[in-house]
Amino acid sequence: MESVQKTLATESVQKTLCHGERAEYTYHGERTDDTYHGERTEDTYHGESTEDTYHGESTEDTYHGNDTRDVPKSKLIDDIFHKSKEFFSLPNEVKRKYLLQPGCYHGYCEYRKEAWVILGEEISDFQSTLDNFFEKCQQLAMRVLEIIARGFNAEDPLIFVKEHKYCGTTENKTALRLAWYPAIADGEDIKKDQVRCGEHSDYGSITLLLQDDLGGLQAQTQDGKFIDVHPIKDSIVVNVGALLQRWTADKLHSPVHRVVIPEKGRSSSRQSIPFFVFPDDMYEVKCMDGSDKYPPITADAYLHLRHDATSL
Ligand SMILES: O=C(O)CCC(=O)C(=O)O
Ligand SMILES: [Fe+2]
Repeated sequence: MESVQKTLATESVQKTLCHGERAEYTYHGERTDDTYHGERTEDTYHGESTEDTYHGESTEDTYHGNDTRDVPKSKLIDDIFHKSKEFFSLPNEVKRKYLLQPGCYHGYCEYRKEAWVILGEEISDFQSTLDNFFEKCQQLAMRVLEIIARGFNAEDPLIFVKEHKYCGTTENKTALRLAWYPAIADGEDIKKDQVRCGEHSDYGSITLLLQDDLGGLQAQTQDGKFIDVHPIKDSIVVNVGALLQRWTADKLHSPVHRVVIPEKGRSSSRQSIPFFVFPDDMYEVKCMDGSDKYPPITADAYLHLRHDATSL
């Protein structure tokens, strides 16, 4: 397996749609084992993720995030938010050292500027915190995927998990993004209903989304209305991605979502940390019910298709 330099990366975004900065990180560490053993460690999220979990239906007025108020918050989660904030608070010329190469979608991104990044060496233990966090997110994601399969009474509860075995290597597109939505300066001219991250659905199997307490995330219901996905303290939103929707032949729905100006106003910056989970690049996603509702497509081909569609 090719092992490559760990990278911190970003995407370029249009200010009219998304006024923000992003740093995207893919962990290409050494994989020690091919199978996920379902082990949980201290830093992992301990929420129950069965009945209360969001089931991809968005017909009601509330979004069924997992409320884990009784769960002690992980120090690692505090660290990652803190270090992300430190990184985005660096002077622009320092952050620009980490801009990304053309043709690659990982790196630090500033509005309409692109270049490449190695890592934010100005932030102490940034790399190791990112590595650690990536691994914990990966473990949690595999647990969630197993629970989803069990929810389907799938003959093999690892039906989804086992197609993510290259997660964290160059053969799988799973990525961690640190997102920073800068505060809007007093007097800055912002359109009414300004969207900060445009309407989209995520591409992969699932996304684990950590957000701060500012709000602003909205999901679209089946009747087309956008509803707030209120931040719930110490909780993680699990979002169904488009590939899992295909895989489950629409039994799970991948909701369109967006980020608007936070409920708590425009004068604070907002932070979120999505962990985008993908099946292995070469895995051909087919409808698990044996139907031909969607033609088979590899995860890699699907990602390219979606990227091409959005860059037209
Ligand atoms: O910032 C957020 O809360 C969500 C961002 C998002 O949906 C994405 O990056 O795909
Ligand atoms: Fe998203």
